[in-house]
Amino acid sequence: MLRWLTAGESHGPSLVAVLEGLPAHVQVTSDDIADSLARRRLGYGRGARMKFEQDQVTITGGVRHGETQGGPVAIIVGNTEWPKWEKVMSADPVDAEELASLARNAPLTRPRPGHADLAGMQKYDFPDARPILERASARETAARVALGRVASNFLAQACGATILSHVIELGGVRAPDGLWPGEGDLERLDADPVRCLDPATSEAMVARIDQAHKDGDTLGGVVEVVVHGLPPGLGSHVHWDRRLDSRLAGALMGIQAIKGVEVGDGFALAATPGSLAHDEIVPTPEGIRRTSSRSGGTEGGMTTGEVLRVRAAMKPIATVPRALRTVDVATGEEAVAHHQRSDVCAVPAAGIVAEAMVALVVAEALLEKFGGDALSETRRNVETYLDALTYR
Ligand SMILES: Cc1cc2nc3c(=O)[nH]c(=O)nc-3n(C[C@H](O)[C@H](O)[C@H](O)COP(=O)(O)O)c2cc1C
Ligand SMILES: C=C(O[C@@H]1CC(C(=O)O)=C[C@@H](OP(=O)(O)O)[C@H]1O)C(=O)O
Repeated sequence: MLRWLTAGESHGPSLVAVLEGLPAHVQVTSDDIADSLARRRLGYGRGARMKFEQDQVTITGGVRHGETQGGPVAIIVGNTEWPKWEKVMSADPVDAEELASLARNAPLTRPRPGHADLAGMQKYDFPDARPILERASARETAARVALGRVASNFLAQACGATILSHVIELGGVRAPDGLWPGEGDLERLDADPVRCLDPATSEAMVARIDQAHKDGDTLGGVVEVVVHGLPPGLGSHVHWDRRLDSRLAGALMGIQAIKGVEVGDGFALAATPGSLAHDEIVPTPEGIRRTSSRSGGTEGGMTTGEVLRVRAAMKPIATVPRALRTVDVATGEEAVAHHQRSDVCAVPAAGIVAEAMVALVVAEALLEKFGGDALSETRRNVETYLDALTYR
């Protein structure tokens, strides 16, 4: 069983992430994790914080000399914002007078529509949105990306799988259908300001972000995660909670601001006749293959061995500069929502977070099927299974 957990607030000292259940001998370094965190910072349209904050990675458990040891992997990602928030976010009590003198600590009583502020204040009984937004913030996704990198190293080393995301829609600008990245497209995508494969669409997306910025508005979009090199048979048809597609959907919906998930061609398949909606099975000199990839590489909740493709739709950022109407909960009067700074659009970053969630879910499914306390054991089990596969 693979388990993972994150803790920490947006302006706290650090985020903490733990991954338990990986075999020993998976190669991973702080530089690998820092590299993935740097990819999460890319993307046109993000706010001021992305420019000045550094992600400081420390592996504090489970890895020795660049290899997992079989115990929980623990990672700390420092928040460089912390010194400014040391008092406001202190774990230990702070003198009340000193706190009251800090402008940063003024209660946030004008909850933002679309963020977790109001529902969280009601549920957890706080008169201030600060304790809610600190944990709801997508700053937490840095911790998931750190864990996702460990999981994707495991996948690459256990079965040669590679994971890549790209942006297929942003602010209503859509890339041409049927384009998805190959294993060699990582650098090209990371170099694109919005991680879009089609240069003309990328330009139009950037222009759309510039327009939204001028208008004091924010944007959402759709990302697609593609996994190459998975064996058939991860997940299972036998029970709803063992279906890989269901588990991927839950993990992707667990990312802040994700409001829809598609597997393969998803919603478009609902409008397509059956004769054109499925991936026909044909014999080839290389074995049994599909003529298309509409299903997204799963059938019956199991991987088919073809490219796995899942999509996540992100709503526009809730902290809209041209602030939305709300109620000041301190007075009960009409007001406009609080706004200091925010991203105009974080869709490319959401793609990197989606890669991490997919890596964790697929790594969990791979371990369920193949087990292994040492990486070599997992690898051996994968190879034996593939060699013995009846219908190849
Ligand atoms: C990478 C990323 C960056 C985000 N940046 C912001 C932001 O700057 N401002 C904001 O209001 N929401 C931002 N969000 C979205 C909020 O975190 C999210 O809307 C909020 O936690 C409420 O959750 P919900 O939208 O799932 O209901 C971001 C989300 C992601 C994935
Ligand atoms: C810090 C990150 O994203 C943050 C996510 C976020 C939100 O409300 O989700 C709001 C913004 O934070 P702040 O209000 O401090 O500017 C983003 O910068 C990050 O991704 O590392």
